[in-house]
Amino acid sequence: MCEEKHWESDQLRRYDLDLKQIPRLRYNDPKVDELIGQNKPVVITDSNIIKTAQENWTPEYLEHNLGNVGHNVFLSKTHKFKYFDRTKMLSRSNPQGIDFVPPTKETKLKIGEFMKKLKEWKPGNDRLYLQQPLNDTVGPSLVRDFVRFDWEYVGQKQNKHNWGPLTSNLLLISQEGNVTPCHYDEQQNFFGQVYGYKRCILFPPSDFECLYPHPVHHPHDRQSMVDFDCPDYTRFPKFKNAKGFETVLKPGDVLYIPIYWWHHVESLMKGGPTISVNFWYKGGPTSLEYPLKDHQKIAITRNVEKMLLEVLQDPREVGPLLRSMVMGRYT
Ligand SMILES: O=C(O)C(=O)C[C@H](CCCc1ccccc1)C(=O)O
Ligand SMILES: [Zn+2]
Repeated sequence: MCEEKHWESDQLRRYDLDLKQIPRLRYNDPKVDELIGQNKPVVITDSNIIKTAQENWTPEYLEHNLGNVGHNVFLSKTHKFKYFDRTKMLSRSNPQGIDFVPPTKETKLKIGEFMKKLKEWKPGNDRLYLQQPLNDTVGPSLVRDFVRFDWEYVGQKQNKHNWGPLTSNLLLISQEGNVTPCHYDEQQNFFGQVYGYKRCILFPPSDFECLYPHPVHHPHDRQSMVDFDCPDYTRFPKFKNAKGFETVLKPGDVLYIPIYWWHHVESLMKGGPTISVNFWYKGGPTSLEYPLKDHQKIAITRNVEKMLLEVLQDPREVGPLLRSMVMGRYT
């Protein structure tokens, strides 16, 4: 049936990418398990996974029920909130980390302060993004909604596909137009869209060579070096070959983001604040069966970079050593 659309294409940011659609399937469609089993993304529709949140969690409801504690809020001078690992900034053995300029600041705000800043926001002000793991600091009504997620459904998927344990649920309250730039996580992810509309662009792990991740020891480990708003095709020529998939999530949708899949997430421009909650699971045990899967090769390259840093100590020696090992021999 034709679904009414609550957004216009001019609310999406424009990128130089040709993107296919991520399939949208009803929760009880057997093809959902087929795709999850193949580590391929799928939008799960009409489920009860986050139904209680979809029914209750408006910005106003959260303002009254998120408790009176400070929550993690990122501030950015631009629309981009590029994640960085603080622990990779300080270490003396990491010269690259020392002159690293963090693109965002982190602060603690009570939900009322956060919502007030959102309402009073003017161009030129820092943009805001609340990112808070759901835990016992949230109020009792949120806990009640949370315990009434369809845990049977997600647990059934976790077991059937041999995922590891649930590690966390991140509550995300984003200002309209915010972007989380392209990165991958080392966890399986059920990404639930609760309120407002979010566009997700995904690339398979095999696009590793087209998305140029920062070195493993860099604070922006796991993030793409390519600025999607202004790609530098001289430094990143293969970016043109990236073959991506996209979807616009509406409230109630749950997007399966497979482990190691690249994803860029944006809250629609002029769409008001958005609310999401994700479910991060450790990856399952991977037996080394040949041919190796793409994501296993990524894991191996990460281990090589870590071992080399461990033994060389200075990250500036890792590149030259790898180059001397490969040039003229494996090229
Ligand atoms: O659920 C996911 O994996 C996403 O990327 C969702 C993303 C925010 C995630 C922020 C983040 C990125 C990297 C490390 C830790 C936290 C969004 O919705 O904007
Ligand atoms: Zn992510």
